[in-house]
Amino acid sequence: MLETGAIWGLTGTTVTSFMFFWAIYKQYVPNHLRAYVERYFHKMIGWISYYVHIKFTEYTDEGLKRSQAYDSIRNYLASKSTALAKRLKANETKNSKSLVFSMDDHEEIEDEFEGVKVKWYSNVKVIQPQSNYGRSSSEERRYFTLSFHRRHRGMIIETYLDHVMREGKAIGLKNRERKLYTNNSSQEWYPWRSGKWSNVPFHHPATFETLAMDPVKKEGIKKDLIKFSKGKDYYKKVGKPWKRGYLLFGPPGTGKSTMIAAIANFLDYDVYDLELTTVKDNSELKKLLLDTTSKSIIVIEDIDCSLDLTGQRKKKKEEDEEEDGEEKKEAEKKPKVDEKQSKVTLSGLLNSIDGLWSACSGEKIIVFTTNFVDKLDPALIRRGRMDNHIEMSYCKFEAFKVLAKNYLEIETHDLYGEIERKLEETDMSPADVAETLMPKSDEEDADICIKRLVKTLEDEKEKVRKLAEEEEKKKAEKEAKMKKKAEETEEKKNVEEEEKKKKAEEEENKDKVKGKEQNGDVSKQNGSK
Ligand SMILES: Nc1ncnc2c1ncn2[C@@H]1O[C@H](COP(=O)(O)OP(=O)(O)OP(=O)(O)O)[C@@H](O)[C@H]1O
Ligand SMILES: [Mg+2]
Repeated sequence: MLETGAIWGLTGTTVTSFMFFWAIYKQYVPNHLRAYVERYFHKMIGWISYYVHIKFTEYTDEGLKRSQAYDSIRNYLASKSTALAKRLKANETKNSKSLVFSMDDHEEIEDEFEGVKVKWYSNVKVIQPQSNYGRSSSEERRYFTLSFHRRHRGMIIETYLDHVMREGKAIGLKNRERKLYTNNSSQEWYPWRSGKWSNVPFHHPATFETLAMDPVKKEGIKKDLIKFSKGKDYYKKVGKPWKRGYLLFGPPGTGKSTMIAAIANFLDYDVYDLELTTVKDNSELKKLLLDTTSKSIIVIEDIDCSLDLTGQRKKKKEEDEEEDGEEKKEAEKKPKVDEKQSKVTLSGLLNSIDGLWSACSGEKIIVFTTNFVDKLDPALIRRGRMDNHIEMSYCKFEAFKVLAKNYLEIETHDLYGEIERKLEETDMSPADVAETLMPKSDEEDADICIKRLVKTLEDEKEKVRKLAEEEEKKKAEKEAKMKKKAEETEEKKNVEEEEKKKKAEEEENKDKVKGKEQNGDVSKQNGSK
């Protein structure tokens, strides 16, 4: 079939004559002759036309693989055609979060780049393969044709197409439905089963606006992320892979996982949630990490309890066991569970992260979370691996204000002053504050919820006071016990010493008596002589 773009550049009269001949051609020229006619027609057009035409097909030459260039062009043209084309096609694409509009078949639009005008045509070719059973099933093959004047050939090929591909790819990434990936065990790593990662659409609603934390710190993190996401050229200039590691640490319920979701939403990234305990060994870990896409966050939650990662901790454990014989016996019964589950080691993890950094192109973020930052090996969290260490802390007043706005839609209340004071005196996680603030029925309004928080904070403070009192009491009892024990020991020691002394005196007296008796015997013997 002749391409629509191929006739662009001919005059109006030529087009009318062409249409006439085209109708005759379709009616009288048999199919097997058309290939020859078309080949010569194209040659002829090439001689008389000043225009160059480039064709971009939907599928690559190898067969069924979709062409990435075609998709990028479609995205790029979709952004233009929603404003310019008269006929649009609305698609509900599998990996897209909303309806995608694109140019309809046989539609054309004009684009301008650096003062040069080009035309894009969307074409469709119907192929009718004859099946063995005489039935035919037609197949549609789509392609775009780009037409431009031949004097712009260099600029179009070197600059314009690069611009179209880049823009189209960015639009595709923005429109795509983001995914939450979780790793499969290696038994499932077959293409006809689940592959290395399973995924579900990622729809976590957390954003930096709803994240309760110190606003200065929050702003700092946002700036860091923006700088990172725009830093492609900078990273290249300084010779560093375009990656960033974040360590989120803090007590349970302080928003570490929520922060990860907020980062993913902020940057429009996919999330790979890596469960280390199901990874068999170091080489499996490496393969998993290398099978992640760019513009993604790789998350390892609770890194301290995922695996026995630190040699230090192992040593410490052994020391503890030596101290306590009973604990040792207990530990002997339990331990090897981790070893059985996974053979991933600290050095394996470090190598995999470093390998990931050097092997993959495109931006990537890796996040570790932990409740106990002191337990982690310094090598794992050193800058360069975990560049930004973020502490998520208990809920203070600024964080509370965000939660109150999220959960109750209020910005102030008479009790805010009291709450501020109480939050300074009590360690309560944002998760607990959020739960207390949440209305539990339609009858509960903001006032009830705020008062409940004040009461909970008072209860919490009282609980902590009682706990401290009990601790103090226990400590005093323990000290008194130890004092008593020390006194008893001292007394026992004194008694023993006293007894020893007495015994020694008795011995001495006995010796004296014995000596006297012996002296008496000697003088008696001398007298008898
Ligand atoms: N800083 C926060 N801002 C907003 N909501 C929060 C915050 N912290 C906790 N929450 C709320 O509490 C719930 C639990 O928080 P999250 O799972 O993020 O805590 P975490 O620090 O990851 O805890 P863990 O250490 O146990 O994994 C969240 O679903 C969220 O609703
Ligand atoms: Mg968490």
